[in-house]
Amino acid sequence: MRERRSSVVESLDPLIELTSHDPQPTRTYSLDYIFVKRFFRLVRLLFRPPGNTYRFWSTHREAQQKSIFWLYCTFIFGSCGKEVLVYFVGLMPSRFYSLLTSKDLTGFIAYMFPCFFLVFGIAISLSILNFMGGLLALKVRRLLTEHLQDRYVKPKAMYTLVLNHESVDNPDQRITQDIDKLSESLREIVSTLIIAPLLVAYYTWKCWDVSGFIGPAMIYVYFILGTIISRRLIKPIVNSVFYKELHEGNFRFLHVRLRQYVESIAFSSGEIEENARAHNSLSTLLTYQRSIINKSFPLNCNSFAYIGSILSYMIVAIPIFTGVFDDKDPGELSSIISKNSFVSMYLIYQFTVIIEQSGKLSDLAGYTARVVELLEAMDNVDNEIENIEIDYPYREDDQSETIEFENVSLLSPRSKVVVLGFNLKINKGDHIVLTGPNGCGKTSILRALAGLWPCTKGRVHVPKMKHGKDIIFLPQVPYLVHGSLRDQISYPSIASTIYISDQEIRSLLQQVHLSHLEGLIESFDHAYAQEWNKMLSPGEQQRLMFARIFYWKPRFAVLDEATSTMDTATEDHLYSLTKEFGITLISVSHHPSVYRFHKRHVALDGHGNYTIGDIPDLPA
Ligand SMILES: Nc1ncnc2c1ncn2[C@@H]1O[C@H](COP(=O)(O)OP(=O)(O)OP(=O)(O)O)[C@@H](O)[C@H]1O
Repeated sequence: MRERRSSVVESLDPLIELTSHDPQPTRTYSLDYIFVKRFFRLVRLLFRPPGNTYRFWSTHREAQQKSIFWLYCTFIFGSCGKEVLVYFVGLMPSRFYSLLTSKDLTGFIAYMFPCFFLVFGIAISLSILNFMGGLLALKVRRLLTEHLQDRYVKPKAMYTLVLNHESVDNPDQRITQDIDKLSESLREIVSTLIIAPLLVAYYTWKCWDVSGFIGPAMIYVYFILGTIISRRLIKPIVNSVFYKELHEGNFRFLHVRLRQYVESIAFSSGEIEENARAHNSLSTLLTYQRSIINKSFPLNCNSFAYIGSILSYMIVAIPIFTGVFDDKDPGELSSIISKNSFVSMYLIYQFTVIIEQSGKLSDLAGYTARVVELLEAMDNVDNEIENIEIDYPYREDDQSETIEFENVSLLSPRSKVVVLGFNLKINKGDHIVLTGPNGCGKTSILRALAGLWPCTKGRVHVPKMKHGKDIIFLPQVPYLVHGSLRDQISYPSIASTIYISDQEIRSLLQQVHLSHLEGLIESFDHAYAQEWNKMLSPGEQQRLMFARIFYWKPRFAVLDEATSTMDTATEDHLYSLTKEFGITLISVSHHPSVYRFHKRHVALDGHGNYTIGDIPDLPA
């Protein structure tokens, strides 16, 4: 047996551990050690994502696609180049003072050319850097989104995360929105925070040269004060950014649901109630947004930049008043003042820029918390799934033709007993119907059959599930993909990977009594999104799902009230046809009229008990 990866599932009842529901999060987020740890996790993902076998500095094309290393280096290199140009532009006034005070016309004209060159150079380098920053943000978004999406949309993980990890709100929002915002704040902050220390070191040295120790010392005290103040100001903003994004997700989800259930709401005239709910949700969201604006106010009204300009003249004043430049004439002196004040001003400017990043840093910290929290939840889910597979194996057997529940006990995620010591063997042709009152656990048994819910005791054996060929599940609410009619039939395979002829589609439509559908759509390959739900009534949608079964002809068809909205004639027709194709039925139904299509009847009582009986053959 493999070694356990954690002690999470140590208890006798792993299901309770697995699905414990956190209350509404009351955590606080800040610019602390956890932020640093989470941020470096993202950095590692960006420079060396899992699956990249190359060194992160490798120049191999595939390695370059999977890492931001080279793009990042080019960006930083470009930023350094721009700073060199800035330095020479900064010295221009000093040289002009000197040329003008000495009335050197030839020198003045000759100096104009490099000046124009420098200014154009800066303009071009700024637009190149802007462009590169855009590419960097794009790549950060692509790498992070692909990584999270691959970990989220995968068997069992998505189901467990969405249904059992309520503490992680809106995973969709985190993947589609928060990563994008994170990439943008990273782009804004990255060059500043990487280059600023280098510039600080260089201009400290230059400033020391001008004013001695006292100049840089004054600037450093100024910076330390600024950092302490801004850190205190940012701390509460990180939290607000996190919760604003949480409520952003809730608000968007509420609107998605309004669209999804538009007809039910309209039938029950629930618009006023729904509008009140939407207002509440918006108001909570805006409260957090307002709180960010409020808390950012002192950050924005800092006077560091202005104090900095006074400080630069104070530093230049030191050598002047101490007589260091007493031997210089006024022309030379104004040139020296200009040059030296640029050096100290630029050092102060760099510090100011670092302090000004505080606002952006609080955004970055908020988005980092949202994205990495999802990653951490996915780690937990993977860990739980792995531990459950060790303790309660769910067997998919390539050779097996049989489904078997062996002494299975099931608890719901809220620890309600669903079934105890359940034994059932389903051979080919053993058509089974599960019955019982609402909430007694019929669908839960199918969940265990699909491996979605682990059993707390016993084992489930199923034939290998290959692309819908062995078992197909049809839930009560049909799942229609955003795609063409061909896609609907071929699901879960992508239509382009298999061949279904037009003739075959027509014949399937005829079998499920949907031939008229061909007249409603442009072609079998024309993609529709939400329109499927409008074009087909619920009963027609259920019929279309049977076309999927008749195309794949699996060994077992698991029908969970999959005919609940059909007329009886169509229901009879589809059940008969399914049996004619040699498909074994495992049904859940409240319609006694369909019992006759089955051989055995499993009745659950809702208290964990069950009985199995034969269904006499009745004339069709
Ligand atoms: N995701 C979940 N979290 C917590 N409890 C759940 C979850 N899904 C189902 N349950 C609970 O498990 C129990 C069995 O539910 P199940 O869906 O299997 O009932 P059912 O017999 O199929 O009901 P119906 O006839 O109404 O479809 C119910 O009490 C339900 O509340």
